[in-house]
Amino acid sequence: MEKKNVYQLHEQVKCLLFFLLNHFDHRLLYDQPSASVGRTDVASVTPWSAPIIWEGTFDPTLIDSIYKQQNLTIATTAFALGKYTRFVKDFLESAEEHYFVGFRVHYYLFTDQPESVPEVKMGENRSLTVLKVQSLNRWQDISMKRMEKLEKLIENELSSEVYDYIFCLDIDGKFYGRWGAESLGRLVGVIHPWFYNVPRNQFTYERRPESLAYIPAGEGDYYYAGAAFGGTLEDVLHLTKTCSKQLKIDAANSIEALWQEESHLNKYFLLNKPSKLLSPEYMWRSISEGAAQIKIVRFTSVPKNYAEVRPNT
Ligand SMILES: CC(=O)N[C@H]1[C@@H](OP(=O)(O)OP(=O)(O)OC[C@H]2O[C@@H](n3ccc(=O)[nH]c3=O)[C@H](O)[C@@H]2O)O[C@H](CO)[C@H](O)[C@@H]1O
Ligand SMILES: [Mn+2]
Repeated sequence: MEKKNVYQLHEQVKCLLFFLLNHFDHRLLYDQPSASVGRTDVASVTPWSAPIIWEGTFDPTLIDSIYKQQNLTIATTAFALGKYTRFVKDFLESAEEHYFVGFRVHYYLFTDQPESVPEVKMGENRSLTVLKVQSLNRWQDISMKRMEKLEKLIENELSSEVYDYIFCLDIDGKFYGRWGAESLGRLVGVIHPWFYNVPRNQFTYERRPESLAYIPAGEGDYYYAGAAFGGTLEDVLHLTKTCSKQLKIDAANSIEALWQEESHLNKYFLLNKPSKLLSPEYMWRSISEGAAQIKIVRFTSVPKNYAEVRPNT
């Protein structure tokens, strides 16, 4: 007991010392990185040597000090059509609290009801553009159509002189913990919260060879969530352009992949390996659920009654 108190005191004094030195001196102090000790309960690197970001694999203060010098601007997109406008307030308010705090962020919100978008107080260097889109009456079409809308947005509206990175997120989500510069990379995918420790023959990839999203049994790396992806404008433009084209070819052949654009995204990431992966901390199941490997929930789905909130079943 006494030993623990001494340890806690030591940690507190160290934190205070780091804080004071970081603020009043121009040195940056942080714990010594270890080349031999790290998380042992999860993989923090892929077989193609891309990092997988979990709590405990990065130092937030160090990460911020590196990326803040780059004066970055992050575009962030979300869609809210039909009854999904109800998720906008919590999404934006919680993002203002946890998402790229201290960085320039510009949200692009696509909606069929611009008048319903609530007034949300934004921090310094943070802003919102609302874009009107046509209503659609199948949730599958809403979900899939995002790829084309994103492709056009990046191609026609977003200049890479203004934006360094973009993230494309589901609106029915809420932030509970830091989502920051540790997530930045050329091409970024998020490991789906239901499949991070499942054999790949159980992944819900598209299994019909007639679809361009087809991934045969015995292939595939991870199962990625359709609800969040990102990277540089150039890479995300290529991703959205490719997926949107494949979705159109599938539609012309009267086939809709099992999980729509998520299936095509998984095919894309199989052929174009992400340069960074985010653990399911970045797209968790729900705030009331836990798992041994999840030490922090950063962003999570908001529970919803599918039958009530979607326009069709
Ligand atoms: C965790 C995860 O990866 N979830 C995926 C999954 O279920 P989800 O249950 O997460 O799908 P969802 O119902 O949230 O739909 C995806 C997104 O489409 C938008 N939307 C949908 C319906 C609607 O009436 N209005 C509207 O605006 C909204 O931005 C929503 O966040 O499957 C979807 C369809 O394939 C997407 O791939 C999701 O990303
Ligand atoms: Mn969702």
